[in-house]
Amino acid sequence: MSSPASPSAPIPPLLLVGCGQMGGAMLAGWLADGLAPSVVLDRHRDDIPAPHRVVRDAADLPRDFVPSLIVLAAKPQKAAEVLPALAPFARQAPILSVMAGKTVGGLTAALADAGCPDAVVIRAMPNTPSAIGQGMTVCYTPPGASDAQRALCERILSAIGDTAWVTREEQMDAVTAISGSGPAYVFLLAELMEQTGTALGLPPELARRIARRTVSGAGALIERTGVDAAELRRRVTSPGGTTQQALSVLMAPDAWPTTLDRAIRAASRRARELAS
Ligand SMILES: NC(=O)c1ccc[n+]([C@@H]2O[C@H](COP(=O)([O-])OP(=O)(O)OC[C@H]3O[C@@H](n4cnc5c(N)ncnc54)[C@H](OP(=O)(O)O)[C@@H]3O)[C@@H](O)[C@H]2O)c1
Ligand code: PRO
Repeated sequence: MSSPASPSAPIPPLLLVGCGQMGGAMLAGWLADGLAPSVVLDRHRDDIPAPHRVVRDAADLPRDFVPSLIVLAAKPQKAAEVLPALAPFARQAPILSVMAGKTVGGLTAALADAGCPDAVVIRAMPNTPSAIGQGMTVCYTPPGASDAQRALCERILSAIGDTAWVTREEQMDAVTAISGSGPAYVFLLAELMEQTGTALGLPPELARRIARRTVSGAGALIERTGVDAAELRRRVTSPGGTTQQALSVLMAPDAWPTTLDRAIRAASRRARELAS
């Protein structure tokens, strides 16, 4: 299921836990879309504009603040450290975890241990283009979450891009490996095209510009036309021409088809490992 972004009402107040690469990207998107006064927990940020508040330490979270949703965007390895401080808030609001791998069961068990046995945890896997409203976020709602809680997550996440929902939690590992990590694969492509352009004798600035513009232009074309990627590729590939030569290298069975498959499977396996 997908939805258009940006209804006009302000985004309800959030408690954002972790405002690094991903939390910061989401926050940038929410600020651009109109965010009700919210609280951010991050020890490195002091640039969040009023009326939002930043606290550096979980012990300083304002007890009088009632968020509509707690967005958990700390590293998975930091979950055990931060969850106990969130238990009082989790009695009042659902948690939306964007942590790779961490399961609903594991997070609710940790919150129960911290004194909040009724916490509702929903999972989401966003990506960094959320910073400019171009994110892709895939969510999983466990049976214990209500329709209203799911609608709240949809409202908040559709403000920063496209959304979709999976019905089985284990599907989140594949999502993480494709859309969560995926921007890095595309950025690597831009890096490598720039490097080879320079190696072939182009001025470095020109190589950088044409590599970046090619990636962004191809992304915009796929988005705006809705045409299948394979068809768009064929439209570039003149029989007997230059692209065909390049693709005969890239599409050899032991080249990109195998390499990308192995890479995505490795990322998905790592997501599973991060559960514990
Ligand atoms: N990066 C992505 O593209 C991406 C995409 C999808 C999902 N995710 C998920 O998003 C989560 C965050 O990833 P990230 O790349 O944004 O990590 P990050 O850049 O390290 O951001 C996390 C931030 O939270 C801070 N923090 C964590 N616990 C804290 C605490 N108890 N008190 C104060 N500050 C605290 C961290 O500070 P310290 O470093 O000092 O702890 C850091 O600034 C991860 O679970 C990841 O799986 C990331
Ligand atoms: N960044 C996180 C990681 O690399 C999760 C998806 C993108 O683990």
